[in-house]
Amino acid sequence: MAAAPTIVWFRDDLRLADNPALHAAVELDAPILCLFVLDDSEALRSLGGASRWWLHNSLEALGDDIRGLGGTLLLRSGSAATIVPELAHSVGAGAVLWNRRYGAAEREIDAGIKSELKEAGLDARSFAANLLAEPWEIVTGQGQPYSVFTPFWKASLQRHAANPPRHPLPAPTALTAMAEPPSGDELGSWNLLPTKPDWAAGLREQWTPGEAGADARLAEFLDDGVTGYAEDRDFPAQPSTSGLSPHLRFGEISSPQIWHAARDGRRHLGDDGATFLKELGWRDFAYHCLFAFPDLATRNWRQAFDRFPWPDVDQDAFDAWTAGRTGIPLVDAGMRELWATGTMHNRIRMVTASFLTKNLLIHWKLGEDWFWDTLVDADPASNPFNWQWVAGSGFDASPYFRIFNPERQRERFDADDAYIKRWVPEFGTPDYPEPIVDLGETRQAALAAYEQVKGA
Ligand SMILES: Cc1cc2nc3c(=O)[nH]c(=O)nc-3n(C[C@H](O)[C@H](O)[C@H](O)COP(=O)(O)OP(=O)(O)OC[C@H]3O[C@@H](n4cnc5c(N)ncnc54)[C@H](O)[C@@H]3O)c2cc1C
Repeated sequence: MAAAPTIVWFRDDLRLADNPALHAAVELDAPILCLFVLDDSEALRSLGGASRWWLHNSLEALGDDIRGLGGTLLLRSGSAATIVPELAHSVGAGAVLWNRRYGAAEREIDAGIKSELKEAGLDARSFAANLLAEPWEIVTGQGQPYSVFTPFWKASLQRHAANPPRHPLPAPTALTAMAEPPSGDELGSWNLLPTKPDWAAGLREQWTPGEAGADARLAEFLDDGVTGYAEDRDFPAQPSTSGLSPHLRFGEISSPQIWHAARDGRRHLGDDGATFLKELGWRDFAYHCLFAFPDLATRNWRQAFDRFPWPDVDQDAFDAWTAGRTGIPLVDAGMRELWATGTMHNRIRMVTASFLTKNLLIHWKLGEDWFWDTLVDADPASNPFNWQWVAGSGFDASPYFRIFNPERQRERFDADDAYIKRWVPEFGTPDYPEPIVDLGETRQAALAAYEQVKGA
């Protein structure tokens, strides 16, 4: 009799190398059924448009890679809480393995499935896969989560010195598929790609979703791009950052893989390497915060911010912001870059988020939702974490009174307007709009509104 198959349930880990669940499945030496569920459970946040585009392409790449090794990727849509146990039962699986995720709703679904499978006598296991350290592994002396990045990162580095992030696992060289795998959905039937209109041309030009694309980007960055990173990473006109964020978001590459590749003995990256790895630390910190405060995307972390007197939303101002027609050139360039490519430079994300929340006095949640829909790296931890950081309501937030002045930022980081001219071709002509607000007056209004939060 053939051994009972092992189901490997892929989620935010769309890769074959350094995939602990897949690696453990191969070690069980039974036929493997790879599974991805497009989970429509109401408890989960629906993916935004740019993420759906990415997911389609990433699943296509993963499916090809799995087939190349002799395996099958089964696609199903519906509620994972129902599909996974039913599938395990119908194929007579002996084991179901997956890599962890950290949102509260996701954890609840996974815990429910795990106990159901275990009760039925199956081997159900989850693995650490995507972060440098699990969110609960870095804690203060009192055993509490950190709320400030610097001590979090100091403690993380101490831990990594004694107990380095997991060494990456090799990709399997072959996969034994089930003789008669069950049938699943066609990827195209999920309609993840935009059609009318097809707004994804700029995304296709800029990105190669999938593990091979992620590996190529990392190699190129470490060979070439990382030199000067510590200095250059703030200048949006230069291609000086890694561009790895969407690959990390979908788990096409893991933070431990990047950590070890960057620290490989043959490379001497110095300050540039340390600064780059610290950015991965921010990602870990965002997950640490999400784990400690599961409502990160919906509630102010600092409760005093619940008293902030947000005025009624000025819809025209919000529309001008999303369309990149505010008359503030650095903001407009960023918002247009986002629309065209599904990404925006980190410094400009801070500038556009500050402008929305402080100059337009529009709630961070609306901006977070827009980014969620339009970013290819829209991340359940990093996106709300950073929005709350800029708005002043979040973990280790920048002090409220430090309001980014987009004109000052332009002088410092885009002095020759190269970035602005790239994205706003009519800048400097009569076609370019006048500013929709006065930066000085709105700054004062924001500081006045903040008086109601201060000291609470
Ligand atoms: C308002 C706002 C919203 C953001 N939303 C997201 C998001 O949805 N998804 C996302 O991945 N990042 C988000 N960021 C963080 C940051 O802007 C992006 O990670 C970065 O621009 C991605 O480009 P890169 O891969 O070239 O970064 P690099 O400079 O090459 O950094 C390497 C990696 O470190 C991580 N990283 C860097 N900065 C941060 C940060 N501040 N917080 C968390 N992780 C970080 C990313 O995974 C990134 O790929 C947001 C920042 C702001 C201010």
